Amino acid sequence: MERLVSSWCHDGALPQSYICPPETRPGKLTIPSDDNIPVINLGEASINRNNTIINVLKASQEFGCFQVVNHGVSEKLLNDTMNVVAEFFGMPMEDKASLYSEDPNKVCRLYTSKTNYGTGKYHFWRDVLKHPCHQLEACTKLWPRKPTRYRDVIGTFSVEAKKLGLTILELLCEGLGLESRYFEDDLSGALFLVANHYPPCPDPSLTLGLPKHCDPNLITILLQGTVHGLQVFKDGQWIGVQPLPNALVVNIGLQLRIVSNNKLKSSEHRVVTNSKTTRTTVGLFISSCDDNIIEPAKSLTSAAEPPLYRPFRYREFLSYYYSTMGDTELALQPFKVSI
Ligand SMILES: O=C(O)CCC(=O)C(=O)O
Ligand SMILES: [Fe+2]
Repeated sequence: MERLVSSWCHDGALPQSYICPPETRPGKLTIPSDDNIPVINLGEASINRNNTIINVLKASQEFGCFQVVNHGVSEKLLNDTMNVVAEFFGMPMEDKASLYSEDPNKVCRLYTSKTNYGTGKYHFWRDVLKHPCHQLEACTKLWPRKPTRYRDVIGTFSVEAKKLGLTILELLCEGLGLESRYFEDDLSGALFLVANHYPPCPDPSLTLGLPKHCDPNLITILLQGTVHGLQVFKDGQWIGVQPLPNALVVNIGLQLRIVSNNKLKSSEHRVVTNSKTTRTTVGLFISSCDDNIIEPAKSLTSAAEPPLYRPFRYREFLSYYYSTMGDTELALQPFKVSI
């Protein structure tokens, strides 16, 4: 529990074990968060669906990341979600102690840095609460009891964000030429909430909230709030994802890259810290069920475009992914077909 950044970060200095190696340090560079990351108005889908499909497809092919506005998740629910998560992290340590665990297999867990604090060479400036959201009735019992409206608000957010995820997947299916319900059921059957808390950091140039990675799952819907921090790596450069009012960030995960046979890209992203403001973000990770088979969709492959990956169980991929410390190509290697 005393490892949580929020429990000791007021001391003022950046411990040596949080200093990233020179090649991954963000440095002093102020990275422009410009208009590069596409912003898609999903409300237009009801007027000109084809145009929305083209925009979503293009953003997923070029960036693997985009923002959506007019997405149907209400402003009130976004605010409630952000507030209840910020309230959770703001509670006294004794109210959170029962959730803290260094066991990655604990179902609902409060931890720090990345998946496994103990084995990392150095640590990341992040505390995180993670829990499943599929089979809501059974799993809400494991979620935090406090704040008292946590279960209610996060339950609703998980349902609404999943709906949005499926809507985006449907648009992508239509754009790719896949049956529009391709990802419903088992391929999107697992849901995880990841609530990130990045306290103000004494030296943002030396450390990261999260190192460069692709999300391993199908698609991620992220509420990033009003504080800068998320950056996407594109064409050898980091691009800041501008916080926009009521927008949600969408990341294409590796599972979707694989099923699309590399027609879609997974964004490589990282999180930088800042010295002034606490940053809170809430991600809903839509994933395949663990035992499900993942493989390139048959209708997207042909003799001319053979499958680039072999079929495998999602569970097998996940455990390998976590052992590769964010190196995407290494994580995909055993699943690629050698041509
Ligand atoms: O907090 C953020 O902005 C992004 C978090 C993220 O990339 C993740 O949890 O995988
Ligand atoms: Fe991520």
